[in-house]
Amino acid sequence: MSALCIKLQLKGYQLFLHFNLQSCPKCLHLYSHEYPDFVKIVEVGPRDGLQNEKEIVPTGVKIQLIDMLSGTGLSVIEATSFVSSKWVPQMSDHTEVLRGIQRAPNVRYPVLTPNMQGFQDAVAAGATEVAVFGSASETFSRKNINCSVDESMLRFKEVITLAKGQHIPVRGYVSCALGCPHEGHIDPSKVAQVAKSLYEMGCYEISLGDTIGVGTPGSMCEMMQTVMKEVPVSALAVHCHDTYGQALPNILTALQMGVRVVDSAVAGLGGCPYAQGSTGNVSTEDVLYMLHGMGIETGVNLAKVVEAGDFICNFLCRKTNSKVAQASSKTL
Ligand SMILES: CC(C)(COP(=O)([O-])OP(=O)([O-])OC[C@H]1O[C@@H](n2cnc3c(N)ncnc32)[C@H](O)[C@@H]1OP(=O)([O-])[O-])[C@@H](O)C(=O)NCCC(=O)NCCSC(=O)C[C@@](C)(O)CC(=O)[O-]
Repeated sequence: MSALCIKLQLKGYQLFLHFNLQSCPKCLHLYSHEYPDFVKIVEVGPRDGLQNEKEIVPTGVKIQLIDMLSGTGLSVIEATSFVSSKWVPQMSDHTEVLRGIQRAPNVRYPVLTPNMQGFQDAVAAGATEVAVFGSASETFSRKNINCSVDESMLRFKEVITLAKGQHIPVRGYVSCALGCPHEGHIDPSKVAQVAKSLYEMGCYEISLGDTIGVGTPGSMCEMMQTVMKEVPVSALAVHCHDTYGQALPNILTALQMGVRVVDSAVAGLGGCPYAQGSTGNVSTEDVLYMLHGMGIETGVNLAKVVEAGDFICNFLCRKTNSKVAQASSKTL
């Protein structure tokens, strides 16, 4: 980080102009930054967190988890996905989950919809917001949704057009934004191209997914710089998995570049069933601890998220992945 100070001298008066400049750790480009006052958290635990669980989690447990999260101050909780139950059996109770939760007034509950069938089923189950999920990697697209990137864009266009007609907001994901389990390095221009297509089709927000958690602040910065040339940063979110322990520094880098929306999962649950080796999402607890410690508001009560994390970890008989939850259980 560097600061630039310009001294102007005018008729005996001195004027100092200070600029905070952040340099990209990889390419050393300079850009100005100011941390935001508020960051929106998109809680993806009930969907991204649970979709990879081998043992089927009972519908009642999923509903209880979402209801607990609804009482934490979170404004967006991704509830489930309307995908094929042959592909992701864990999400086959999508309709029961969506119908069973107690919807809190200020909380939105988006669901994943890969195609028209998913969209129609979701709307019939009461979804009022959906998300389409594309990829910057051709191979990942085929393995995850059984079609090429171009084919997926045609499917999403249909979904988005129908959704617009029904005033249903659509979020878009770009997976493999910082690397692919099959292709390795992904060119940032490919990420930008997919993000731009989704944005132009009408997605109100594009979440850039480090699906396998291989990114670093350097690659995050490089990718963000390329994507920000095509999509306004106000419409971008980051979705970081923590496989290499880089999620928090990557999120911080994105915040410094102007991102104001962060996806995370309670207790750091998660992983994509079609991205072998990917571990959990960054935990909501750790993101909240970092943001609140920086004086950034989220509107979310950390202690209540820890409780929700305890609940689901007790059910799964598993230790939480959240460092903050682990530390707070020792200090209580
Ligand atoms: C997209 C499909 C459905 C294509 O699957 P397909 O087999 O190519 O579909 P199809 O159109 O050929 O149809 C075959 C059968 O699937 C049915 N079908 C067709 N569509 C649906 C649907 N929506 N819901 C339920 N059933 C469906 C359809 O009715 C038919 O049934 P049959 O006649 O054989 O009985 C499949 O590949 C699929 O479900 N994939 C989902 C994979 C998934 O959920 N992955 C995890 C989410 S992505 C992720 O985690 C990454 C993210 C978002 O978190 C960000 C990041 O970290 O990067």
